[in-house]
This record gives sequence, structure tokens and C-alpha cells, in this order.
Amino acid sequence: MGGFRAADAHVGYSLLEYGVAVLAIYLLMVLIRRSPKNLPPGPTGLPIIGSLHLLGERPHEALAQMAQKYNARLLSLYMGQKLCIVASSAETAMEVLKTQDATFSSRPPLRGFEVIFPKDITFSDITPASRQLRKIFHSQLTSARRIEESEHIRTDEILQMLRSIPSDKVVNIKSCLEVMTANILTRLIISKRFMGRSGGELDTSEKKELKDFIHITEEIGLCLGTPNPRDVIPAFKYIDLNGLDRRFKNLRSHMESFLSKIVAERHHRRRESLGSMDPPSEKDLLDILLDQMDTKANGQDQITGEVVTSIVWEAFAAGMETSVLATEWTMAEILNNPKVLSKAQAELDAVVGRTRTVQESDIPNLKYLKAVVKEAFRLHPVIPLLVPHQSNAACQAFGYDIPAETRLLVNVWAIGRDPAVWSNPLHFDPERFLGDGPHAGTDFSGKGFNLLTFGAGRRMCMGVSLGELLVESSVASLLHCFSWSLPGELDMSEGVGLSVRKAVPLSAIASPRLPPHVYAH
Ligand code: HEM
Repeated sequence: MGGFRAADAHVGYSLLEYGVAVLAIYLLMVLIRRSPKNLPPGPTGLPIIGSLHLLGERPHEALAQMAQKYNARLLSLYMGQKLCIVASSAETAMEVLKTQDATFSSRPPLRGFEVIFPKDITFSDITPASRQLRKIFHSQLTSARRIEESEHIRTDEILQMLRSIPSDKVVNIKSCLEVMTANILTRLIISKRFMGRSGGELDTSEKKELKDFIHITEEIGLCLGTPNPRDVIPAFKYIDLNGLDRRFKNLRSHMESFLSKIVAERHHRRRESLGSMDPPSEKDLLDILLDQMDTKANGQDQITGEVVTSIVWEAFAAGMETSVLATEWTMAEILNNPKVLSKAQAELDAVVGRTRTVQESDIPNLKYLKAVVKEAFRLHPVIPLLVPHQSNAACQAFGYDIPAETRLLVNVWAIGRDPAVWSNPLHFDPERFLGDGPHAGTDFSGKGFNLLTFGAGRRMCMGVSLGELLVESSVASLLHCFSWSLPGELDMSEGVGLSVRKAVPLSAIASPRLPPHVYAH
């Protein structure tokens, strides 16, 4: 027995020694890998975690401060053991999103994206198979033709939202926008509406379904926005340290079960229509993806059910939270600036009048309103660091050596507040985009690299035109139809996380400003 214990102790001692030796080699490797290369300036960071502890609750703010501290428009730091560079000026953004766009057009492999969106568009590299999906996504959802054809859906849903707003009571504007945007996107993508065509009250099961839908899109944003240790520290690959992996899998299974009934019904309808003489109904994104699933692969990757779920949910997630948050911020800035509110309403009265609602054809004539939206997007880009990019080859930028597989963040939030570009940058001043203003020609195409709300280059947002239109039309309609007042002081602070949301959802009191018959049609 005693001999056995001695042997045990000996084994324990050897294991301890072995453990210490492995840790020492590991730390040495980490330090060697981090030994000074010709990298852009930035914090040295700690072993294993790098500079993760410096990022705080709002990484875009912390990274903007770091860029100032190191006087580094191109900053480098280790997030865990992953080297990351951050472009924090229009000039450095142009270098990585234009001059070296091809090199930085990959995405890093991130666990959340792998589980929630396997084989999608946003998080996959641009390959021949993903090009085919991008083509379908564009032609069915975001192309100029499709946007024109679907005008009636947006007009209809905006009107339903306007009608649902009670007079002279405190309204949660974000909730109204969520219901409207959810219905627009589900009608566009899967021809489904969460309310009877009559626009009547939702019954209990419809309410639950709508709540589930909004919850899933929110959870996607929250999950993907929560830093995951296993993405940056390989030693954590097999440990679900903060329960995120379980959350990702739950979410994916909710996404699948939400769609499964709809896909089954669609298969059934497609089978029935095969023998029917009726003219085929108009196809939506889901139909086209199912068509592709039935088509022989022709040398390309076959689209599977898993891909269909990813693309459909990606379309919901990409369009939903972004448009809702951007509209909410724009309304908050307007209500916080009474002069802007009255000027925008005066323009609406001049262009639209008071006897009808705003139409999409009015938007190009609402120059002041468009400038207001740009100014809100400048101060509150909802994806402030863009979706992470990654270099697919070693390259040089501004005299620094950037290794292959370096992660890239573009600090759009910092660029929008850069005093070298914008005078009085924290002041909400739409006039800067108008007439003789210094930024009169600036738009969302990303060309100037100082207003990068939608990114730029080959990974730029595929829904720019649709997103811009959704925000402009909703804001124009809300301002045109109602006079607004605030129930108290407006809290403009940002919440925590990787996307920029208001810490406190916007609430306001609406009073109709048009004759009653206008809301009825
Ligand atoms: C105001 C609304 C919106 C904003 C602010 C916005 C912003 C962005 C940003 C910043 C990116 C990442 C760009 C990058 O990584 O370089 C992105 C990507 C993307 N967005 Fe949007 N977006 C909006 C609306 C939409 C809509 C309505 C859709 C379509 C329904 C959409 C579809 C996409 C897709 C598919 C990508 C991935 C592109 C790629 O990786 O190649 N977005 N968006």
C-alpha cells in the first residue's frame, strides 16, 4: 500500500513537472511568435490573452482611444493569440478596403458563424459556390429591379405601422419598427406576413410566432457580438468556457424549427403546382433556393437544406437589426434636435403636402431628410468595426509587414468622429452634407472612405440600397404623420456589445398632424 502511494506521489510529481514544462514551452512560443516584427504600433499585451482585457464593453471606443494613444491610424494588437490590425482613419481604410481589397476580403473562421450560419454569404470566403449564392441573394432581394417590384410591400407595412401608433400616448418606437421590418423582410423572403392581410389584431399564436422571430434575430446579433475566447485562444477550442457554444447550437436549432414548417408547406405546394394548369405564382428567395436544391450540382457545390436555412436567416438577420437600430438612432437624434425636426417636417410639407402619405418616389426630393440620415449614420454606425475581415496573404501596408491570416477591423465609428475630417465632429449637423457644405458629395458608396456605415469594397454590405431606403422611408413617414414630443430627458448613451444599440430604447409621444382620411388609405 505504502509502496503504491510512493509510486503515486512520484507520478504526481512527474505530471506536475511535465505540466510546468509544457506551460513554459507554450508561453515561450507565444512570446517568440510575438517577438517584434515590423508591425504597426500598438499595445504589447499579456501572454495568452494579448490585449483582450483592454477592449472593455465598447471595443470601438477602446480601440479609438488606443489609436490616439499610439498615434496609430493603423494599429496592431493581439486579441488572445490572434494578430489583429485596426484601420482608424479614412486613409488606412482606403488602403485595406480598396488598394488591398482582394488581400483583405477573407473572413476569419469564428465558431459562432460556423454553428449559426454554416456555408452562408457573409462569413464565407468569396468562392465560386458562394458567388452563385450571392447572385441569387442579390437578384431576389437587393437588386434595383427587385427593390422596385417590392415597393408595394414596404408602403403597405409602413402604413400598417403608422396606423398602429396610438395618439398622445408613450410609444416604444423600436418595437413598432421591429414589427414593420419583420413583416417587410418575411414578405420579401418567404412571402409570409405575421398578420392577416386585413391588418387585424394578431391572435395569440401569431403573437408568439412574431415574438419568436424577433427574439431569434436579436439573439443572432447578441451571440455573434459576444467575444468568444475559443476564437482567439486555441487552447480553449474544446472548452465551452462561457456557455456560448451551447447558446449557438440552441439558436441554430430554433432557426431550423422556425423554418421547417414553412419549407415543408412550400415543398407540398411545389409538388401540387407541378400538375396544375394555374399560372405559377411569383417566386421569392426561398423558392429560388429550393429550385437550386433540386437542380443537379453541375460541378458546383449542391445547395443543401442546411444552406437554405443559413441564407434565409442570414437575409433576415442582416436586414432586421441593422435597419431597426439605424432608424431608431436617426429618430433619436431628430427628437433630440428640435430645429432639425421642424426643418425636416417643413421639407416634408413642401414636397409631399398634407393630403397623402410619403411615397418612395418622394425620397430623392427630400434632400434635407437624406442629409439627416447620413449625419445619424456618421455618428451611430450600427456595425462600428464592420464584420471582421482577414488577410489571405502576407502584404505590406504603410511600410509595415502584415502576415497572412491577420484579422482586420475597420473602426468606422472612429472615422465618423475624426476631427481631421469632420469639423465639430460630435455636433449633429446635417447641413455638412448639403449645398456648399464640406461633405456635400458624400454618399454611402464608400468612395470617400469617411462614411463607411455599409463598409466598402468587395465585402461591402449587399443591402445598401434596401437598407438606406428602409431607414429613409420609415423616418420620413414617422415625421410626416406625427408631431413628436419626449416624455422626459432623452438618454443617448450606447449599450454594450459589438453592435451600436441605444442603451435605453427610444420612447416618444405621437400626435397625428395629417387629416384622418390620410391614415385610412
Ligand atoms: C441600415 C441598414 C444596414 C446597415 C447599416 C448594414 C451594414 C452592413 C455592414 C457594415 C456590413 C459589413 C461590411 C464589411 O464587413 O466590410 C454588412 C454586410 C452585409 N449586409 Fe448589410 N447593412 C444594412 C442592411 C442590410 C440589408 C437590408 C441587407 C439584405 C437584406 C443586408 C445584407 C448584407 C450582407 C449579405 C452582407 C455581407 C456582405 C459580404 O460579406 O460580402 N444588409 N452590412
